Amino acid sequence: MRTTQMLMPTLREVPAEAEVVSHQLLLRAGFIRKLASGVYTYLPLAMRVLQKIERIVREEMNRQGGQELLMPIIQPAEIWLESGRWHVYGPELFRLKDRHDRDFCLGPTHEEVITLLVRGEVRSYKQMPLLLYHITNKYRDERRPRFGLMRGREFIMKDLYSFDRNEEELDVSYQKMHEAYTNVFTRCGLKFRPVEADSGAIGGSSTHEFMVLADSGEAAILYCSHCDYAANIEKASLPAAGLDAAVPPLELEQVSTPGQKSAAEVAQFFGLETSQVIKTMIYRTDKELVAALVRGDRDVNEIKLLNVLGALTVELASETEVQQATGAPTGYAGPVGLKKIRMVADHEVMALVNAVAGANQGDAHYKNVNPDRDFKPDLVADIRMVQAGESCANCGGTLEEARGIEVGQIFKLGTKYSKTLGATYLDENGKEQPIVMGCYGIGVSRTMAAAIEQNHDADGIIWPASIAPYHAVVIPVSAKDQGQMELAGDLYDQLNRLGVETILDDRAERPGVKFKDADLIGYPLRIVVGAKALSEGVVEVRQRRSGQVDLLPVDQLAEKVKEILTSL
Ligand SMILES: O=C(C[C@@H]1CCCCN1)Cn1cnc2cc(Cl)c(F)cc2c1=O
Ligand SMILES: [Mg+2]
Ligand SMILES: [Mg+2]
Repeated sequence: MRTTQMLMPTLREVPAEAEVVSHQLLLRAGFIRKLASGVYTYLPLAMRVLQKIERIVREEMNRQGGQELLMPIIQPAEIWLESGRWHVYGPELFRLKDRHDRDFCLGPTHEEVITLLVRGEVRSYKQMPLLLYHITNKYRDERRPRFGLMRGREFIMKDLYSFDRNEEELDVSYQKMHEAYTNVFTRCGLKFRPVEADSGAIGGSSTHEFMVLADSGEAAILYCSHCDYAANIEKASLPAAGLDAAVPPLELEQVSTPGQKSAAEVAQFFGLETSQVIKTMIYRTDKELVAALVRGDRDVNEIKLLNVLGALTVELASETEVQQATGAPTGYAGPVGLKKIRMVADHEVMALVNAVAGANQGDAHYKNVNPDRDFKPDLVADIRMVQAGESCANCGGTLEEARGIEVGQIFKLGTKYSKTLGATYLDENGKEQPIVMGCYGIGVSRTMAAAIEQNHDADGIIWPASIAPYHAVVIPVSAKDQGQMELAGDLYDQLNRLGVETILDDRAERPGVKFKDADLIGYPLRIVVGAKALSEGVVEVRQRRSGQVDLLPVDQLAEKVKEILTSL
């Protein structure tokens, strides 16, 4: 391809609305253009990258026995009513009506569609395991689409669904996908980690997220420096410390604490560690107001709280709701005498002796609060955030924190959908059994963005060779020099003939402009054909990532370039 013929509109300036690097560079390097909020056109350079990622995904799904199909984007409401999810999802589900006024949605995922397909076609245990997948646009009406392709309202996802006879065989399918995902992200040249994750509304048992490590990642993960333990911070948990039995419980006493609100202020006021304070946070769920108790040096893990309460949504209560529930302003809420709302205490709180807590009265706290004696929570559970620096439950190593971009997630669904939708099979004894399912997603368009987040510098993108739009760009220094242009054209033809995906920058631009564009777009190799190419028969080959420059004889160029590419 020649750049004079290709639609690849690069920009000099950084578009104001782009907050993260991948969004900025995808726009500036001419990969995407916005149609609407969270809705993008992929331009030719992006298509080449997406097709490479999809090819790697297909190869790895097929290697594990996956069979590709293509399910409809538009889905009738009836199947979402049957699965009970039509009313579970709110404005995030794109809904529309057909000309007969019948309800449809644009598919955010395909559990219902695929389960109903299998319900109709699988009747015998002999037909499983079955791994079915497709790669399509998904639609989720995010309240705040942002970060370009990282959180769009229309995005490309590979979703595979596994169908097995029982949990043991689901485990086999799950492991196959775990291996397939490891291969996919390795082959895409990404640094990633599978992490234990929260299964959220989808339910089912265990689930892993595949995180591309990048400081701009929205997810916080904790990983052990010594063993392979890694978890999304939403999920990470550690065994609770035992009760400090040595200390005798003292008399409960109310103390005036004017203006002392935060756990740190209150601890300091009493000359105690923050860990000796009971932090009482009031939350509103889709069902009720609830008090969550954690130690003063911890934070509430709202995902864990949501799961423990079986709620759909959870968020901090307003000032008035706190006043209404506790009789005191925020900062003075506490468990003692709190009768109006349910109370969930973290395990660590129950291990405290002679703690300090709000007195549910302005400017007042209790000291010598002893759980069980002075208050009885409705629930005791793990509802705290684990923190970096704590010791790994697996091996005692130290937990470290990193940011990640979730590019894939695999779930064991069990019989959640097959039971609801009646997808069963006849086992060896002719007995009807529910099919056991798993579902496995990869964000294909998000993976392209994540690759940029992890591979860029001040000059632009640095594509891993395996997913680069082209392997090399040939740049004649002077478009006016007939000899250089001809030689550049020959080298371009020769490289392409030998399987090096090469683009020729034949624009009548100054070399500096071409070099800047080459670095911005991020081709792994830049081959410059200048005066020396004619006078000394050498061309300059520069590697984008390392900046290494080699002067190579023209007649060895293609072989050398192939060698360099295999080393990238
Ligand atoms: O999609 C999944 C689970 C897996 C992920 C991997 C591939 C197969 N599905 C979870 N999820 C996320 N957001 C959603 C948004 C809407 Cl509006 C919805 F109606 C449904 C869902 C929904 O079910
Ligand atoms: Mg998640
Ligand atoms: Mg997820």
